[in-house]
Amino acid sequence: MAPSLASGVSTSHFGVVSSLPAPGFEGFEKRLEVWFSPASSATCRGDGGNGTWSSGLSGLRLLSREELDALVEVAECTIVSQLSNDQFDAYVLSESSLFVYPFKLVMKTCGTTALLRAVPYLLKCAARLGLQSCGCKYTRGTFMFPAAQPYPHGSFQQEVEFLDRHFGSLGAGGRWFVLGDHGVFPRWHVYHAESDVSAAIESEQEKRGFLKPREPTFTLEMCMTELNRQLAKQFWKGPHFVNAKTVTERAGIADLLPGSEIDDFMFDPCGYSMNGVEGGACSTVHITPEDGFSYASFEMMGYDRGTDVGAIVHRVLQCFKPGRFSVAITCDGLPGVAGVGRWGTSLPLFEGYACDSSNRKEFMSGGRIAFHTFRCVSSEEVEASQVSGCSFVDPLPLFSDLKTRVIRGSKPRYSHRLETTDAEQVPIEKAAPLVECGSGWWLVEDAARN
Ligand SMILES: C[S@@+](CC[C@H](N)C(=O)[O-])C[C@H]1O[C@@H](n2cnc3c(N)ncnc32)[C@H](O)[C@@H]1O
Repeated sequence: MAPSLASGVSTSHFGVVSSLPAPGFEGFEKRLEVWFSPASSATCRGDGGNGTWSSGLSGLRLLSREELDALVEVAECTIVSQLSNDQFDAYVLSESSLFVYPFKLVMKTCGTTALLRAVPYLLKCAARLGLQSCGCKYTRGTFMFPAAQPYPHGSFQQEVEFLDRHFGSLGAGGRWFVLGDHGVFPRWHVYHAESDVSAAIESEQEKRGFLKPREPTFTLEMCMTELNRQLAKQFWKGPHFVNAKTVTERAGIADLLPGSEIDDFMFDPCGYSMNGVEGGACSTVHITPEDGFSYASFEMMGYDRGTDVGAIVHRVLQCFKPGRFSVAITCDGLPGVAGVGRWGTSLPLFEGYACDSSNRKEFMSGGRIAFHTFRCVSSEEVEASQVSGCSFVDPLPLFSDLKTRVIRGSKPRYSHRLETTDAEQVPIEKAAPLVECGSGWWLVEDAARN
């Protein structure tokens, strides 16, 4: 049964069901990822739906262009460009992007689009191909202009109810949660549903050669606001505009993942989108440069465990120098806690930024998501913080290893106890160290000792 919506969700975004004209462009994307399996199979694929056991044009890639046009039209956007390789198809949309793998579809739309309205049509088209959905993940940040969102995006509650109607019967049912402390911006809204993955059936399928051994899929999503004005100007079609490729190169976007092939698009009079394709991995950048509601997003999905995530986040920050940004890191189809490679280490120092909040959550299926928000701080704040010993490195591992338990709490009122967010009191003499970071106090406890 789906959990109650009575707690844990920012009530300020509930109850808004009307669509009002937005005072600016809503950059924050809604992102839907749906996994499919042949209708006869009960399980999701372990490789995140990339479908390597049947590469080339198969599964969802057999959807016709007419079907894809109709799909994005229901969501109220259009396809403006396409780039394909032997593993998947990447489409730039008038509002963000669409990625089609044999057994996975990722659609990301912004503005006042109605992304979730495309779900029934997507499931119908997949059924025509003999595919059924076996999992779904929906994520988005806090909208800047929530009152302008159409149904079913009027509130997170509405979105959860809509998703539950289509995916709530999968496995243990849909799970939802909101990451990010109250008061931080943005918060991260997550809905996740997946069919029961039976290890026995999967291993049988592996033995028969239907499935490759499970490989987790890593996804990094960055959302940035309050972009540096000078840098944002590059994404206007001014008198010196040549073409989108030149913008991609001059802005440093071409260097983010140098091995990828890029499909870039400049909007009129401003705005920029690109998709990057590299084997089975993809990346995407979307930019709203207008002052007052400037926004940029960066996503990479399907890169391997050796990827230096911190270095890439650093490069993205150099392109936009945002006043605030968030990082969400998701590991799907993760067997146990091992094998996250560099996706499981703490983020490195981002000079000039303080970490405001860090949260993580496990999915029922064994995957997990970590979410961090950062804020540009003045040099005085940097200095003051360094004097008091607080580092601007998030000192916490994104994902603790087996022996470590990370506990978040409020500033200890007593010298010997940390009050945790679960109203539990942890005796701090039991474990060390206790660190202050961003707005919270953290206890890193060696679970092996307890
Ligand atoms: C490129 S799209 C990118 C969406 C992405 N989620 C973001 O906000 O960065 C949005 C930008 O393109 C501009 N734009 C111009 N024409 C547009 C159109 N037909 N549809 C959507 N955006 C358009 C918007 O004003 C905005 O600056």
